[in-house]
Amino acid sequence: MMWWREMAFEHGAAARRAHLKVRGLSAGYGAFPVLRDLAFEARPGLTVILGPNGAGKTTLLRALNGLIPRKGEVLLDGDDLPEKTHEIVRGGVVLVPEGRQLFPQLTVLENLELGGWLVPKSERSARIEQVLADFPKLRERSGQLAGTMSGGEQQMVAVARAMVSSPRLLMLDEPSLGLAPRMVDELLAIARRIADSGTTVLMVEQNVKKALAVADRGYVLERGTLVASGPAKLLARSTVIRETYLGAQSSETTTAARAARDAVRDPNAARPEPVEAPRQARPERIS
Ligand SMILES: Nc1ncnc2c1ncn2[C@@H]1O[C@H](COP(=O)(O)OP(=O)(O)OP(=O)(O)O)[C@@H](O)[C@H]1O
Repeated sequence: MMWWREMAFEHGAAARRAHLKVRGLSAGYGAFPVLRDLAFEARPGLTVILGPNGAGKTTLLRALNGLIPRKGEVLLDGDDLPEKTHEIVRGGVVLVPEGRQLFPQLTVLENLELGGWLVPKSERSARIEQVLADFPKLRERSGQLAGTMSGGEQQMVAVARAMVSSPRLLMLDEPSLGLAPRMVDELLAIARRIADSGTTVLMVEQNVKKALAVADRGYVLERGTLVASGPAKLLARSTVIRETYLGAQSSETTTAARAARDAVRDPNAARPEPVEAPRQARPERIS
């Protein structure tokens, strides 16, 4: 049995099953707009945002985390998500950024302690103890300097650090980036276990096939716009995913034509403004 299969994550999980609803979200950098009028949800479980380089996936998570200004409605369990990062974190929304951003000269344990900065002191050591129980490999390595760990181990520390605050919504920005295939599988399995244990997970990934294999739902973001969405299993079989991201062939010529024909919808979704394929043709296929 692999160590991550033993993770429990059983700590008041039911209370954290959060539901994020986003409508009309726009964000960018100064005068440079990146995201335009996005509508999507992250329901309890694991939602993945897919898309090519530069589509705006990281920008989306940064906007939700208050790192850049945003316009539009962002509701977490029906309440407006605050705009300032520390208030967002206090509200139970935590981002594990691309590149992990650990403190390499601090030990694993010290890095985990930093994840508890908003946890009341009285609860902090219990939270860290729980996380070490959930990530037994990190308990073995708790005294090791984070900077001396492998990329995959560092990514685990980053995820574990986020879990110290017991988030309701965990946002992961490309957790598999730069990892060997076996580590990719482990990290994605960890994301799945966290979602199964009650923390809603919103994950950005470029590893389309593997991400859809562990996710419940997925969205495809291209050039700042959502072009398809649906249950992960259906999305994995959709033309837009198979041809644009998994290399299958088609006689259709544009991504827009495929997306319009093949946008995947969840018939059970309660979306007042469903995500749809774009109505206007876009100039070229994204390779
Ligand atoms: N700090 C910034 N200032 C200005 N423009 C930025 C900044 N960060 C990103 N961008 C631009 O925003 C667009 C979206 O970038 P973003 O990093 O969100 O894409 P992504 O989908 O996450 O891509 P990747 O998979 O390569 O990380 C790109 O055109 C990028 O050049």
